[in-house]
Amino acid sequence: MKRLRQEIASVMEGGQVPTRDQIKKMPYLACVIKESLRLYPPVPLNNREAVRTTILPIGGGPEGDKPMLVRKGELVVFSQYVNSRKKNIFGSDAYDFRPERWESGELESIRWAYFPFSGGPRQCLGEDFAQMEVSYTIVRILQTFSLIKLPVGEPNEPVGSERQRLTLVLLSAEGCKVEVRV
Ligand code: HEM
Repeated sequence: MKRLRQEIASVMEGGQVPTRDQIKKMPYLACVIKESLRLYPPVPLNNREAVRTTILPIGGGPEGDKPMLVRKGELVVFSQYVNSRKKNIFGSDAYDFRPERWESGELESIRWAYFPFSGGPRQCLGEDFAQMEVSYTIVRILQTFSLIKLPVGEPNEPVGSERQRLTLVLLSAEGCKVEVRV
C-alpha cells in the first residue's frame, strides 16, 4: 500500500482526478491489479466445446505433460483460478499477494497460465476499459482516504481459506470489509 501511495503521489499533483495518460505512468498499480486478478479472477472458469477431434500438446498422462486426445463434442474446462494457485507455475509463494512478481521477469515464460480476460478471437472486449476503470477507482480511493485497514475484530483470512461465492463470476462471499479514514 505504501509503495502504491508513493507511485500515485509522484505522478499526480495533489488530489486531482487521474487522466488515462497519468494512469499509464503507474506501473506498480498495473502490477497490483494484475496480482488481484490472478488470485481473484472474476471469471474463474471457462470452457470450450471441440468442433473437431484434436490432440492438445500437453495435459495428458499422469503428470499432465503428455499429449491429450479431445474428441469432437467434448467440453474442455479451463480455470484461471486453479492455474493461479499452482506452485509449479507461480512458485512456492503462489498463495501470497505479491505484485512485484509481475515486474521481476520471473513470470516471462508462463504464456497461457495467465488469462483473466481470456484470449484469442473471443478475448474480452472490455479489457482496456476495465483496467482503466479499476485503476481510476483505486487512485481515487487512495487519494480520498489516508487510512485503509482491516476493521478491529475482522479476521485476516489467508489466501485459500477465504469464503467465496461462485455465480457466473467469482465474488467474495462476505464482501470486503475495510475501515477508512479521510
Ligand atoms: C475485470 C473485469 C473483466 C473481466 C475479468 C472480464 C473477463 C472476460 C472473459 C474471461 C471473457 C471471455 C468469456 C468467454 O470466453 O466466453 C470476456 C468476454 C467479454 N467481455 Fe469481459 N471482462 C471484464 C470486463 C468487461 C467490461 C467492462 C466489458 C465491457 C465494457 C466487457 C466486455 C466483454 C465482451 C463484449 C465479451 C465477449 C467477447 C466475445 O465473445 O467476442 N468485459 N470478458
